[in-house]
Amino acid sequence: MNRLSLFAIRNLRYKDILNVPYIEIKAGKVTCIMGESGAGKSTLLKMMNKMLSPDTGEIYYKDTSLEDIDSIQLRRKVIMLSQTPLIFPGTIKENLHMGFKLTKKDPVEDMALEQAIHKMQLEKELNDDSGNLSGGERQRLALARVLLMETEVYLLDEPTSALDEETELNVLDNFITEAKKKQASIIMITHSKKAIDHFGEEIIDLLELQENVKF
Ligand SMILES: Nc1ncnc2c1ncn2[C@@H]1O[C@H](COP(=O)(O)OP(=O)(O)OP(=O)(O)O)[C@@H](O)[C@H]1O
Repeated sequence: MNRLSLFAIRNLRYKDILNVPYIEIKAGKVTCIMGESGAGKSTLLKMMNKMLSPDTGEIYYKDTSLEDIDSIQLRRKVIMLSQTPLIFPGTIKENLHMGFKLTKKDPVEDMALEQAIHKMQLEKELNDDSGNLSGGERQRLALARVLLMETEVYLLDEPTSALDEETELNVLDNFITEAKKKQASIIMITHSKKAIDHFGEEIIDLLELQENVKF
């Protein structure tokens, strides 16, 4: 495996959902995973931070099999933002602090929190209640929460699906710029052709990849 390899997946099978002969994902890149609804994209992403385990086959993170990496340790380095991110009852600030609480880190100062929500184009105050946010605002709050975390990889499952196209592209642009400053890699599921065209440095079409394999 070469030095730039982040994830390597070999002969992975899971139920009748995934049969993936080989995938290599490079470090430091924005990798977009595409494929029609039900192709198994979310299932694959969940395997990359051990929310799910394959029936057979192997997944390596930087040369080490996931079987040999503790789940909690892995999830500090490989953060997942799910398709329907959890927003906790309370203020925007409390929600942003939740990321630090869960990883047992000290929270950053308010100015950094404000910058994060501003970069994600969430025009709210830190003390605003998060209970009334729209679907798109919830996505942006969740993106700001993970953006504040120190990590090596962001796994993003349709992170901007509820946003209009212009906002989607601006938010992703800002997110990717910040992630690159931290030298973090991004693996993102998206149905947006525009997002893939603009930001995809590597593209995995899950349906095409599994076209000629038997389940
Ligand atoms: N734990 C599970 N057990 C059985 N079937 C499952 C499980 N999780 C997902 N599935 C099924 O596996 C298929 C792939 O689901 P998955 O969520 O990975 O697809 P996806 O490509 O992310 O789809 P979408 O673009 O609609 O989000 C679907 O048919 C789904 O119903």
